[in-house]
Amino acid sequence: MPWRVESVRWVFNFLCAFPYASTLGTYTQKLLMAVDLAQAISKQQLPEVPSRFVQPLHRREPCHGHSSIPVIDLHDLLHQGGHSAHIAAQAVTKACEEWGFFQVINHGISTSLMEDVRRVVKEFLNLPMEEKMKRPMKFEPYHPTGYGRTFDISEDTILDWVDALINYISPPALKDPEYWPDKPAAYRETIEAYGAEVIKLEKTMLGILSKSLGLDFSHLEEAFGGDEAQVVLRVNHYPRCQQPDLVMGLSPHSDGSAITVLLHDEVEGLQVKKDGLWWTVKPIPGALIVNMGDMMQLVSNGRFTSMEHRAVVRSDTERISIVVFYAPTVSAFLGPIAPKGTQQNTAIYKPIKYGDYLATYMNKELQGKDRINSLLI
Ligand SMILES: O=C(O)CCC(=O)C(=O)O
Ligand SMILES: [Fe+2]
Repeated sequence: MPWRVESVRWVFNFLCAFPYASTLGTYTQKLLMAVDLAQAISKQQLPEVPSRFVQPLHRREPCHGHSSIPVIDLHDLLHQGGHSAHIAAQAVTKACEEWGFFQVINHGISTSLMEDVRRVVKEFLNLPMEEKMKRPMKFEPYHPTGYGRTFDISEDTILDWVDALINYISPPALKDPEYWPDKPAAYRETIEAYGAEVIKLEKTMLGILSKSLGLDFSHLEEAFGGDEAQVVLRVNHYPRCQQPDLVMGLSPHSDGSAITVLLHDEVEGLQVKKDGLWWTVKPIPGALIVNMGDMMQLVSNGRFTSMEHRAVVRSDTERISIVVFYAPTVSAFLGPIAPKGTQQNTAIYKPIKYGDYLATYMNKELQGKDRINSLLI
């Protein structure tokens, strides 16, 4: 362990043992977390990454090359209607069945808004650590929020080489504005404007997929809680790493959400697992990456797939992904849904309350598709 981390730990332990030092102790705890973050470690340029980040060999599966996840042009679907919109909707459905991952172009979100989002996020990440740590990650059972680390479950957890900023966009009751950065000044306004656009896109996707399942356009949106659905922004910051092959940016997982939209910075690093092999997604400039979460696999009884994915890191550059998860409200009780006028008698998943699913999801290390698989009958 580097001496700086060790000495801050020592000061922290000392202060916590001192009965009247709680204010200072809290500050020191933040400092302790700050020196442990990937960005702080990256800046130290240590000859070797700390052992808590080193993945065992069996978790370093190689990558086989570039993937060809579908690229779907949404122009006609959003602006045209009629037959050409139908063709695009069919392409979305097919992509969700075969991959659960695709890129969309002409998605209706302006390039300038996307650039603004990347800019405010980068400006936040470039602030001094003390500034960012004014909103240290708050660990609520379902709702981690703020800046720091997630999935740091126990002393033995192998940590991912990523720092996260999490902000709830919706519903208002979960927004926790004090955990939204106030620097840069444009952060809140920009993320709110972007969040509203992404929600529109995610609802459109849900509508298309509802229809494909033989349901009304608004069925899934309502099943997930309507206006109470949880929409969460997660910024993933993968700083440069001097030994990228030893670590993982984000361990293999499928998202616990219903649907996820990822804004990339054109740097490669996202990989998807198809037929047991890992493939790198080539980010298309201007495109957004859409993927199905476990809840879509559940309600569609396995027809749509929440594909396993991971993020790797690099030595030549940092990488930033800005993700918006659309997830059910915690009280939603979800299971395979039968098409209108029929009966589902071959459900392969058990139903579950989303809050219970989320609590398990957030309190276990990321491990492939173990969570959704645990619901298999
Ligand atoms: O950074 C990426 O490319 C992947 C992010 C991701 O999978 C997530 O935040 O769930
Ligand atoms: Fe993910």
